[in-house]
Amino acid sequence: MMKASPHQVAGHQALDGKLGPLIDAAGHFYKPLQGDERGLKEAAFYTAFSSNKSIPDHIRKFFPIFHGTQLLEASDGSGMHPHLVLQDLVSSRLSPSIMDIKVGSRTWPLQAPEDYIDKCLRKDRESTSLSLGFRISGLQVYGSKESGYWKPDKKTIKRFSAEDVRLVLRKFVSSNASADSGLDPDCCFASIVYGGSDGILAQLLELKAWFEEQTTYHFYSCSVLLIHDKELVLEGRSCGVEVKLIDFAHAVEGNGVIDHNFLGGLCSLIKFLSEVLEAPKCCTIKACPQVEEEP
Ligand SMILES: Nc1ncnc2c1ncn2[C@@H]1O[C@H](COP(=O)(O)OP(=O)(O)OP(=O)(O)O)[C@@H](O)[C@H]1O
Ligand SMILES: O=P(O)(O)O[C@@H]1[C@H](O)[C@H](O)[C@@H](OP(=O)(O)O)[C@H](OP(=O)(O)O)[C@H]1O
Repeated sequence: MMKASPHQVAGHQALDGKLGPLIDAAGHFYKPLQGDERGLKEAAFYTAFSSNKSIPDHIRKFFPIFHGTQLLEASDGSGMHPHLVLQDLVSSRLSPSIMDIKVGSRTWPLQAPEDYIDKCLRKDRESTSLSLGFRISGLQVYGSKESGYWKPDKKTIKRFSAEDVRLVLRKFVSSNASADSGLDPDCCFASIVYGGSDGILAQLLELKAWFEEQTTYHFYSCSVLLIHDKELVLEGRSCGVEVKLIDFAHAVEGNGVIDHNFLGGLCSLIKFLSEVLEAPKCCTIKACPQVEEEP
């Protein structure tokens, strides 16, 4: 049975009779091809990328597995519609905390139509894209069985200032993040989620090294998805920290030129996450790895 993903944090959603992605129980994420050229472009990107032998495995792992396209009953009731069949990146999670970060100060390719550029430029200026080189497009942070998820609405996220972004990056790895929490985020999980040899920073640095060299693709309006599962940490298991790249409707050929736009945004994000890691912590919860580290 197909249904909307309960863990989708941004983008077009299959709600209220609208066209949006669906998931199945076998771990697939079906993204409908958007009716204009965006859908075809994204399908073309996945097709080319999947068969590009020059992509090293340690970089390919950052992309969802692509299983081709498939005609499916669309979520808006409009009948059969082509969908990208992707690996569902969160289907194996218990209670995932997820953040979608659109990377790059510019979200449009040079060859885009003028009205599209105007629309994007306005959004880039009104958000932190221009000032920080990235913007948060959506997020959910798991609190506990009792409090559930903190999942701010689209309107709130759109208004995020640079200071809000700093705070949210702290809340993402805190045990006390919730809608009404006026508490200073404890950053309890920062060392295990952002730090360490398998943490988000290490993974972003691996991606950065590739972007310093690769000149095949330019990823406009593409997002990094940061995922972790703190329920697992509290159970003393590895918290499944993952970085993935998604949304390639505006990926274009790099023609031998470094993707400075994406690379710049990535460096800025790395800097912001490093700052969270370096800041003093105030965690007191028992199962927290940080507390165990203390003498
Ligand atoms: N492969 C995937 N597995 C699980 N969740 C996914 C996957 N791809 C996307 N998502 C979820 O769907 C959201 C939107 O994805 P995506 O950006 O690809 O859609 P979109 O409609 O093109 O977005 P936008 O309108 O912002 O460009 C993401 O924030 C994420 O929560
Ligand atoms: O950030 P928001 O406000 O959710 O706005 C959406 C976001 O900018 C998407 O990136 C864009 O899709 P593209 O990047 O593919 O253009 C979409 O365009 P759309 O509404 O024309 O689909 C917007 O609605």
